[in-house]
Amino acid sequence: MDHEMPRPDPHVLIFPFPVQGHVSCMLKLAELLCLAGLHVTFLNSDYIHRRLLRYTDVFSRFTPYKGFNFETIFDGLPADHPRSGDRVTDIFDSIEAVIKPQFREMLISGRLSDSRPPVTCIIADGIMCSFTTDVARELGIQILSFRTVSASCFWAFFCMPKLIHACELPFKGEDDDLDRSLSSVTGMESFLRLRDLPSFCRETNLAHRGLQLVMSETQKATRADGLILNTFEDLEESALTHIRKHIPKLYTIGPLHANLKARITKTDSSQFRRSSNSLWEEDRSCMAWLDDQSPRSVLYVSFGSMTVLTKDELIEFWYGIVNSGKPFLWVIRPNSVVGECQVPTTLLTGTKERGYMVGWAPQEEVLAHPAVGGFLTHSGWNSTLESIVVGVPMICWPYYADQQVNSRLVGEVWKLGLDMKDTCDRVIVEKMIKDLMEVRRDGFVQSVSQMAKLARKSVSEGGSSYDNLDRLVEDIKSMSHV
Ligand SMILES: O=c1ccn([C@@H]2O[C@H](COP(=O)(O)OP(=O)(O)O[C@H]3O[C@H](CO)[C@@H](O)[C@H](O)[C@H]3O)[C@@H](O)[C@H]2O)c(=O)[nH]1
Ligand SMILES: C[C@H]1CC[C@@H]2C(C(=O)O)=CO[C@@H](O)[C@@H]21
Repeated sequence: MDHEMPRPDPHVLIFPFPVQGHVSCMLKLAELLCLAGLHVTFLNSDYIHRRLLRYTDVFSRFTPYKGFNFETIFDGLPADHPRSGDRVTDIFDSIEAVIKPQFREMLISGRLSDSRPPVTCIIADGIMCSFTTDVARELGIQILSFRTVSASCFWAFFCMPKLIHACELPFKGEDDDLDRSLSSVTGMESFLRLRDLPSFCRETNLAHRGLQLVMSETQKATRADGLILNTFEDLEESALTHIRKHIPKLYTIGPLHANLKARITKTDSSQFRRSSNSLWEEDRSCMAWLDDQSPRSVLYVSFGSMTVLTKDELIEFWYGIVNSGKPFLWVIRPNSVVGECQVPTTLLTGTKERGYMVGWAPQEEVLAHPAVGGFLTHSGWNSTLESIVVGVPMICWPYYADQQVNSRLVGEVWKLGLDMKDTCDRVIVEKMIKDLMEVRRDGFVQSVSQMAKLARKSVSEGGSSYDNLDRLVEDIKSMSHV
């Protein structure tokens, strides 16, 4: 007689790449899955875990979810390593040498299921797709890849072999023209230039570590059982159509922060929760400063968690911002400027008169404040989505990785702001701020407000991201441990 074994309760293991921009959106996904009643284990590096403990309320926030658990893994880097964009290859190295073997051992030992159901699904960061998929296959666990970048960037990475085959890559160095148009990223032929490709594509050597890694991890997304993206259909319809031809099981569930907010409000409309996933201490004093500013008058400046500025770049930005005459709130992350610099008195005076500087801000709240009228950003994908949802136009100064693609979309495709890419000359900075917040303000506000509406619709009941999240939950529930 055939006895069907009862299916174990669904238990998802979520494993982000250990940096702020990846951890915070994957924590949002974790909470959404908890709200749907799934068991969730969130695997942090010890470094990230310590910082979350120190600077956030994440532990008390997750306490009500009985199926939720944190686990940690040693990241192999010294405690004082900056883990910033200029040192990202160290993170790749430690993942390969230290994290990878621990991850396999953790799953093989079965210790995650000591007091919980066995892991039935892994949701691994798409930039660590290959080894996580190997382990999942070895143990017969289903795996979904969650790539935290835009669909358009994912698609550009996915087309890298085609770009190479067509000799559009590698970059040929100084003699090459960064404005040369590219034709091998299907659907982006009309706007994509060499300078808009992810920063790794500016390497002249195809064997470059970062370039090879992002290219191969992106290709390997096809080996997972599905792909999750933090975007919404109306925003990136074209790229999504192309990706679906290669990866039909695609879940677009973003903007995740808005999706989570909508679900929490639906579950308990009385519940207003201020929450933070920050790895630095949020300086909330800037909120009171914003309260004293006029509507839509303030430029918010932040370059995210990985950008490092030279002192010359800092000074150019500073002049441009002060000379624009606009009030500004500027996040300068601790240790994010290389070298000592003498700040001219005129900048200090201009800042005292109109500016406010903090080491880390409650960014989602800042962007939603009525006084904020523009965002000078590095075009990290979370920041881009956060700005879109609250209808704040952007000036983009991409630093690295996916940011070059995002800024082109903001400037040229969605028309939500200006792409200042590859320069931060003070005269240009000043002009761009005036253009964004004065000269062309109405046009930008109109287009970003329309996009904000579509974003909010996507996470409302019956919207694409809302429905796709439900589909994701149902698919996870149907996965069984072989
Ligand atoms: O003062 C601040 C500054 C930032 N943030 C938050 O930090 C996150 C930053 O994320 P993101 O804008 O995506 O930038 P990065 O920190 O640079 O994120 C990395 O991860 C992203 C997701 O993959 C990529 O798009 C980026 O290129 C990559 O550098 C956002 O949620 C912000 O709200 C704050 O809360 N306070
Ligand atoms: C460490 C950076 C290299 C690539 C990663 C990434 C991605 O393509 O998934 C985006 O932003 C960065 O944080 C990651």
